[in-house]
Amino acid sequence: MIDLALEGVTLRRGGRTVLDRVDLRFPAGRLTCVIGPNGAGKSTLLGVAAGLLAPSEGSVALDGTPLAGLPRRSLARRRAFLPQSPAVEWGIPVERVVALGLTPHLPAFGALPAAWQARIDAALTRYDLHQLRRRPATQLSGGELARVMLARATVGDPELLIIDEPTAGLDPRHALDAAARLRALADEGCTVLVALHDLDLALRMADDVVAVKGGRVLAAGPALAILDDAVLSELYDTPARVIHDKHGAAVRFLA
Ligand SMILES: Nc1ncnc2c1ncn2[C@@H]1O[C@H](COP(=O)(O)OP(=O)(O)OP(=O)(O)O)[C@@H](O)[C@H]1O
Repeated sequence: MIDLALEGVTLRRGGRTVLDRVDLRFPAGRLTCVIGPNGAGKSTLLGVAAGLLAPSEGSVALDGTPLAGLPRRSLARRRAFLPQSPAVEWGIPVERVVALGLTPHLPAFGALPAAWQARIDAALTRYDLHQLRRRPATQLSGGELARVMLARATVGDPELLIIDEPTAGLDPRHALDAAARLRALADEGCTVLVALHDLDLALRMADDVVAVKGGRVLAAGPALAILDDAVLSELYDTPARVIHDKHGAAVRFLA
C-alpha cells in the first residue's frame, strides 16, 4: 500500500510554467482520473508523479519519502508507468513484451524463474491476449498494442500505477474491460493514477478526479463532486451537462 503526495510542485519547461504550485495527495487504494483540455499539463503531472520529471520547485513523496531519495530499482519495483501512445520498435513476441514488465523484479542473470511464467499467463488472460502471445509486437493494431502495454504495466503487481490515456484506441468492450481491471487493482490496494479524456469512463471508474487547466489544479476531490456542469464547462470552455439516469452518469457538451 502506497501513498503519493505532491507538495508545491512547479515545473518549468522551455521557459514556460507547465505545472504551477500543485498540491495533491493520492491515497492507497484509490483510483484518480486526471482530466483537462489538451496541453493542460496532465502528462507532465503524471511524469512528475512517476519520478520521471523533476519538479523545478516543490516535492513528490512516496509514503513520506522523497522520490528523489529512493533507489531507482526499488522505485521501479513499486511503481509502473505507462506513457501516452507507447511504441514498440522491435518485432519481439507479445509475451516477451509483457515479460519486460517484470524486469525490475528479476535477477540480473539467468532465465525467467518458472513462477513468473504464471504471472505472464495471467496478464495475457486479463487483457485477452492469449491468441496474440506469439505475434511480433510490431504487427499489432493500435488497440491490441494498448492492451499489451496494459498487461506489461500490471504484470509486476505494482503498488503505484500511473497510466496516460490507457483506453485511447481501445474499442468499447476492451475500454470497459481495461477500466474494470484498473478499478479492481485499486480495490486491491493499488494507488492508480490515470490521465483520461473519456469523461464517461472517468465517471464510471474514478474515486477521485483532478481537473487541470493551464498547469493549475482547477478542482480536485471525489469524482461525483468534481464532475459537475460548472467545473466541466469551465475546464473545457464549453457548456457541459452531466446527465444522470438509471444506467449511471454521462457528460454531454452543448456547443
Ligand atoms: N519538453 C517540453 N518543453 C516545453 N514545453 C513542453 C514540453 N513538453 C510539454 N510541454 C508543454 O507543456 C504543456 C503541458 O503538456 P502536457 O503534455 O502535460 O499536456 P496534456 O494535458 O497531457 O495534453 P494532451 O491532452 O494534449 O495530451 C503544453 O503546453 C506543452 O506544450
